[in-house]
Amino acid sequence: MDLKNKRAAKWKHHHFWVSFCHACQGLNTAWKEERNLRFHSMMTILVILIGFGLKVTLGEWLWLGLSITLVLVCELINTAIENVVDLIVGAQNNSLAKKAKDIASGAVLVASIFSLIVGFMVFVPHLWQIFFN
Ligand SMILES: Nc1ncnc2c1ncn2[C@@H]1O[C@H](COP(=O)(O)OP(=O)(O)OP(=O)(O)O)[C@@H](O)[C@H]1O
Repeated sequence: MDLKNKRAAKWKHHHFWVSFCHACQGLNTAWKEERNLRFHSMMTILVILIGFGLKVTLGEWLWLGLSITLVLVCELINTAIENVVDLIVGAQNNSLAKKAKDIASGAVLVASIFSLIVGFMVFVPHLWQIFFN
């Protein structure tokens, strides 16, 4: 949509709080519809509880926070891409639709592997201290 049409669109607005509410609505919809997002959110809570339990340092919290945020953001973008692809092709089998969805899922996988590595590097030394020192 060009800039002129965008401004003319009835649903377009320029208030920060309205945009904020729409973003929250988006999170709510993704939470209700995406099982993977709920799974990653549960993992986030688990990681935070373990972090408190092991008394990780501020620097370690930053790495954990970065990896958690990266996974959740990738999951949200993946969901948005899936919805746009479905909007365009519907139930039709399409090789480009498959490519787009699989690449978006690949982004989630890369972020998840990064977060697993970070979790391993942060938690293992703490667990080692507890069990072997
Ligand atoms: N319109 C389509 N045409 C061809 N292949 C598709 C189409 N829609 C989905 N697929 C493929 O079918 C498989 C499952 O797609 P689906 O949309 O269920 O996503 P998913 O990978 O299970 O992710 P999620 O669990 O996040 O929904 C994927 O390999 C995807 O690329």
